[in-house]
Amino acid sequence: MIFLKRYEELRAVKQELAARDWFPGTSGNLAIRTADQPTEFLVTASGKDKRQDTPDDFVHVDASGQLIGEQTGRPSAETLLHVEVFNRTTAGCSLHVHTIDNNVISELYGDQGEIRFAGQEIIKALGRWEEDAEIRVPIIPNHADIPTLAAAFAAHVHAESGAVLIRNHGITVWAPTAFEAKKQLEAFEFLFSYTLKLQTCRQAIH
Ligand SMILES: CSC[C@@H](O)[C@@H](O)C(=O)COP(=O)(O)O
Ligand SMILES: [Zn+2]
Repeated sequence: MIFLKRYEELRAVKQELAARDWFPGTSGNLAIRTADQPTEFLVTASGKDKRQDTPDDFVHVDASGQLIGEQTGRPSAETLLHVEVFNRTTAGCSLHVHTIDNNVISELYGDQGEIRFAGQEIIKALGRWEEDAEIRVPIIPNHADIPTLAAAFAAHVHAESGAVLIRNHGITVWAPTAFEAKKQLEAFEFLFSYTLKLQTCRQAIH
């Protein structure tokens, strides 16, 4: 059954991201599409320690992020961002994590409104195989009002894969499958970490 397959896929991604320590302070939320027309998806329950594996880790919601049927959990506070991904694209999975690296990058480049990467082998993990491929990640302000944040985020959600940095908050990455979304998230975090280390090393030399 597709629902159970997707449930297990999202659970496995959650465990892998937890092993990377990418859920500090209960931050982060994950979502996976379980049905089309109408859209339904599983999303992490709000406020939980995502490093723990429990029967209440996910809730099942509709295209507007409302609980389907009789469930007791509370959907992630940032469910509306995943709603934008699933309603605007054919993506199957959407992942949001707060890491030190993605927060520092978002602050360093926040005034520019974006960060660009080129000349890195790992860009191929983002599906770009040309030698001169350039990857652009938009950086949006961290609006406290979630509908406002979701609207700013939605302006950058067009393709079946993508990523948006929220300044001093975190990153949301989406892709057709859970495998692809995790791969792309790892590639972005690699690029962020590389950029910060390179800048630190250059400053130490000069
Ligand atoms: C504790 S981090 C702040 C949260 O508001 C949020 O940014 C987050 O990523 C987790 O919220 P959640 O409601 O658990 O999905
Ligand atoms: Zn968050």
